[in-house]
Amino acid sequence: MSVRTVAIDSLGAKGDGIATSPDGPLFVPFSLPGETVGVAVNGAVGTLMSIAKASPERQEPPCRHFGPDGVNGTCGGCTLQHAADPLYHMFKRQLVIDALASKGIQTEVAPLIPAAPGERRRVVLTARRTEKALLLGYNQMSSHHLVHIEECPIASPGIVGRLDAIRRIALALASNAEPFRITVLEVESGLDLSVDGVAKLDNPRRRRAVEAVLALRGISRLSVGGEVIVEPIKPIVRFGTVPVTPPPGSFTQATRKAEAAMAELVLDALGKAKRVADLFSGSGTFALRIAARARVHAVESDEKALKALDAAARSTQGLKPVTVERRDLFRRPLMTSELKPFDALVFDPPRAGAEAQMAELARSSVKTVVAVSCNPLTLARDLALLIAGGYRLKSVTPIDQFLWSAHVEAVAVLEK
Ligand SMILES: C[S@@+](CC[C@H](N)C(=O)[O-])C[C@H]1O[C@@H](n2cnc3c(N)ncnc32)[C@H](O)[C@@H]1O
Repeated sequence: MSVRTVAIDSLGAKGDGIATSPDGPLFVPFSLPGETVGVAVNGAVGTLMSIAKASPERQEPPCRHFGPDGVNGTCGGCTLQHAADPLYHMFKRQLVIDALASKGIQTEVAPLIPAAPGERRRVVLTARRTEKALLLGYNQMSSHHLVHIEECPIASPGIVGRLDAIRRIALALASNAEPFRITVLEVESGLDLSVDGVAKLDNPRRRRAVEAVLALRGISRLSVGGEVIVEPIKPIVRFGTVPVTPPPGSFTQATRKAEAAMAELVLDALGKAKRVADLFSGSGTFALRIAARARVHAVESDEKALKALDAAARSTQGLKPVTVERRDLFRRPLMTSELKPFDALVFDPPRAGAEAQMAELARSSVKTVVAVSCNPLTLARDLALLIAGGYRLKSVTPIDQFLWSAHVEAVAVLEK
């Protein structure tokens, strides 16, 4: 390992500063373009040691656990708290522009819809019992070291205010020093906790966990490995006006604000469409909103998510007909002939995108297509396939849902 002084030229796709060196790019986490920094070099990565010249766009990180000097080590939950908003917003929008350009798509990209602190209603924490305490937090960047957190400025006050309660429940569940995951979702009646990776529950630990939940206020449900252990109050989230009980640990958009922004873009684009397909529908984030005005066919591989969607649609008055189909859209995309009945289609795939589905959709006559994506690279690939099939890209809007990370969502609208 050598120590060097380097000049940072740009930000990489993961939010690291990049210095050009004779040996190729050097990635320096927590540095910014225009800075001169001292780094300990190990291969292509430089560990920030000192800042000789700081960027005017450097800001004081809001969280004490952030950065190379975090009090308990660097929490890996955030990577960009040191970048002031104008630079940070430009970085996120540029991720989408660059991804599209890499597939030859030159288009106007709308301004970023920003995120703010305290908005995350869903976080995934790691817990681990030590001899002295129960640690609860996030893993250190690129490591299994767990950083115990006392605060988390990205998470909602409803989550941060109950970190102690989550610790008590985790302590009741822990049987050894192995780390386990707790997916925390803030629902209308408190927190929905879904635990994975904990050793099989014996009766004493199960009883202690139930007692801990019942003794605490504001825990709506506790599940372990998908099994509901105790549910003092049925967890409810609302997609538009439709109440839904999501399956334990299932996909839910991480902030209400980003979800509402995406849904508004989707509904605007659908206009007066009468028959809509919602692919990768989850528990109905878009389908149940669309059903207020159009018939919807929701397709998804997760059976429990589809059941939640179906139950919500059946028990809500005034919706247009909603049909559901369990299907692996990577292996069995909807064929061009099956797409015929629809005048509009929404797809919101996982990070891998929806390449197999694009081949069929590109050949279809569906008039309006809305792509919702959490990965600009696969979005660009999928859009390029649709454009090659005769679709015209009308708009692309980047949305920040994961504050101070290098993740960005986008909604793209196409027409044929
Ligand atoms: C990004 S989430 C979007 C869910 C929903 N649209 C929402 O906003 O809540 C992607 C969804 O795709 C589903 N999925 C993943 N792989 C799939 C596949 N091969 N076929 C169908 N659905 C899949 C996941 O279960 C998940 O619900």
